[in-house]
Amino acid sequence: MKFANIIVDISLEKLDRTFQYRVPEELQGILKEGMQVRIPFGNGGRTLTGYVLELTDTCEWDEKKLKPILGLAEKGIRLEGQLIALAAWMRRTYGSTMNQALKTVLPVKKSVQEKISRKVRLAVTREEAEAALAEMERKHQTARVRIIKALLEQTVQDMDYAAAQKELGLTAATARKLMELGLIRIESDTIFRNPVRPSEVQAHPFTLYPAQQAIVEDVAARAAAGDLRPSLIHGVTGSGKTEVYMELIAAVLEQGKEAVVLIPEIALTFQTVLRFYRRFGDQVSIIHSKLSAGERYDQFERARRGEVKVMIGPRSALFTPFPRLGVIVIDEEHEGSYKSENAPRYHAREAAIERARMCGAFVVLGSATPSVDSYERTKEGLYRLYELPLRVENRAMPETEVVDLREELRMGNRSIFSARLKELMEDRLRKGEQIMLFLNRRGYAGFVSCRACGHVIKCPHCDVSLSLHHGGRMVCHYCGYQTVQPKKCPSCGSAYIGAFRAGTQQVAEAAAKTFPGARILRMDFDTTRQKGGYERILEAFSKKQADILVGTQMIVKGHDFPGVTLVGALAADLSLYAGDYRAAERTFQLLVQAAGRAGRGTTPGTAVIQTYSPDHYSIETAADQDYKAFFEKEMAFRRMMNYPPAAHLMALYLMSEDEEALNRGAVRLKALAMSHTRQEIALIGPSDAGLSKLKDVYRKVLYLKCTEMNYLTEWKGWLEAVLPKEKQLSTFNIQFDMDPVNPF
Ligand SMILES: Nc1ncnc2c1ncn2[C@@H]1O[C@H](COP(=O)(O)OP(=O)(O)OP(=O)(O)O)[C@@H](O)[C@H]1O
Ligand SMILES: [Zn+2]
Ligand SMILES: [Zn+2]
Repeated sequence: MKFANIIVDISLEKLDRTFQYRVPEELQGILKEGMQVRIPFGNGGRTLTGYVLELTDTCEWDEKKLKPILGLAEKGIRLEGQLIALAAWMRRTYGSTMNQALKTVLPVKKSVQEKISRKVRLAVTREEAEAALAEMERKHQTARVRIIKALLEQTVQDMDYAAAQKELGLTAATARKLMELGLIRIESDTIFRNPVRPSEVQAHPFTLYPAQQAIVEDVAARAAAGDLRPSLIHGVTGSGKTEVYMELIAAVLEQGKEAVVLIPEIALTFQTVLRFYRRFGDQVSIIHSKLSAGERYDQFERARRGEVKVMIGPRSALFTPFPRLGVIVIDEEHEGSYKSENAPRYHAREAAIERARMCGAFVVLGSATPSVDSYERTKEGLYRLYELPLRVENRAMPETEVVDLREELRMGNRSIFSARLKELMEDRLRKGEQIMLFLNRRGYAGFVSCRACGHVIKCPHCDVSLSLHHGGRMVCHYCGYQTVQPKKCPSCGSAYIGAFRAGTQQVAEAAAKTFPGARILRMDFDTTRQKGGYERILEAFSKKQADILVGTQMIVKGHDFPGVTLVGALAADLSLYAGDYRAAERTFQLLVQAAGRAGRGTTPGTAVIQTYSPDHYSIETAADQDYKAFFEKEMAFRRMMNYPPAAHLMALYLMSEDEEALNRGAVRLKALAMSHTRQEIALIGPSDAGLSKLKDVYRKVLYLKCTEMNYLTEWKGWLEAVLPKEKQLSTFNIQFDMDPVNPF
């Protein structure tokens, strides 16, 4: 590559401002993205350092006027450069501006002084602190003495950092020294407080079972031998995956390296975090979405300075600037929340693999219901598969029953609860055991189905359900096919055909009516909007302050309620017919995870799945808890329809407040796209998005399908280059989504 685009100061807001330089002969083939270089800058003969963002053969200026890079500032790629190279990869793979990509990987430095109250706390027992105090007094370390004394005098065992600075003259150096000595901790109140005393940290709480031990040994041996292919642990719920992760992390820490653990935000509960604290003590730190930008920055700085070694958090924890990252663990790797919903719409799993590749770390994925994408990669030999098919202590898997709602209708039961579910609920209420009822989140728009025979109206071209829009229009969200809602079922002629809609509020009301006296909690978007609302509900339920918990799928993920012995999936069809190609996969995952909530304690549990489609493979295989059978059927569908992972699907999301302009633009974009599309690429759409209007912005989608990812990225690069010149298209927002996971 002859030219390099270089960014000069990454702390500036204007991250998109790059400068082009010539790559001199001696750096040809050596220079890589992310490297720090010395460059002449301006006309005053100044020399600055900058990072290489991109290498290219296209000269954007007058080639004769381009100055050459003077040389490398650093040998190899340092941490910052690594993250910058990752940003460049994300931009290339997923599409975004460089600014967006850099802001994703580099936490924005605190520009405004935020008011964060930080607390200084003793990290040892009073006795230990008193002993240390005596030693310091002997050595006349007056600054340290002042602080420890003050902490010992405090009744609440913590004090405000700012106050300590002002009143006790606490300096950063003293604070650091005291932390190094393990005497104090400095924490912001919004992060989880380490609830475990250092003396309670248990390095080896269990002996691993042979099946767990075998995985740990094989993964470690492969990593040592330089086989850095990601490992996928397919282990049923409660099979001991978390213990395997912790053992692998312990080994990495022993080598002086660090670990990142990604878990879905929703599972980032006190319970989970506590287990990591118990094992690794103060080396653990946490990132979650309620942290302010400044607090997040602080957490990252602690990691950079080596104050913490294990970072736990949702997808953004992936960008923790650990200097010697050794392992990235992704728990519940199938979760949709690992896909970003902002540009660049990266998938944390893929980005993790890329980051690991850059720094020689290994990646461990785990799930009871692996994504079809990851499982397919194990078949292709790209990932290594490990299995934990049994629960620890041979605890029983829950029993699963499927109820055919068409039968219920035939028997004249039009309530939300089937006769069987009602009977089991009565039984549990009588015994004082707990019940969870959940509704799979519905697709954005309702689908149309027959309550008599279960027939669902689908797109003849895309094999996904059509969504009902206003005016009785049924729309395919891939190809734009439209038809009118039928009055009679095309399959059986019944008039019981219509939109399928239900909400958690109705369920809670029906439960209250059917079971007077039962204590009912509801957890969904409405009841958790308030800060802490989510935790409050979960805590009340785990303290058995309610008999029935009603909610969307947020209640079935990652929580452990030993009192629950019955789980009811009220309408499996809601996710099954969400109108996108991953609907069956999401349904299978939800149902298996939900069943996994039943019977976590000593009493075995039962899960009841209510559906109009008892013969659908995703329901049948979920009821059998048979992942492999599900995978085979699902892959056959993906192959037949050329959906990922059998091919790649790139979505272009078009957004505008002007509906007319958007419609015209979409047509123009398709024409433009066709002019540059090689025959291997299929163009689909444009169509209305699943959510065709959001906050007064109209949304449309165009899809490109191709087996070669390279062709799509190349096409994306071409479009990004021509877009600014297209007057009609430059006025509205276009975003790319490679292999979309969540409906748009
Ligand atoms: N080797 C072991 N010896 C004793 N207990 C164990 C062992 N491994 C795991 N456990 C315990 O079994 C329970 C389930 O283990 P763990 O949480 O690691 O499973 P998991 O597969 O991560 O579960 P889930 O998928 O539901 O999150 C935990 O309470 C854990 O402490
Ligand atoms: Zn019918
Ligand atoms: Zn279609």
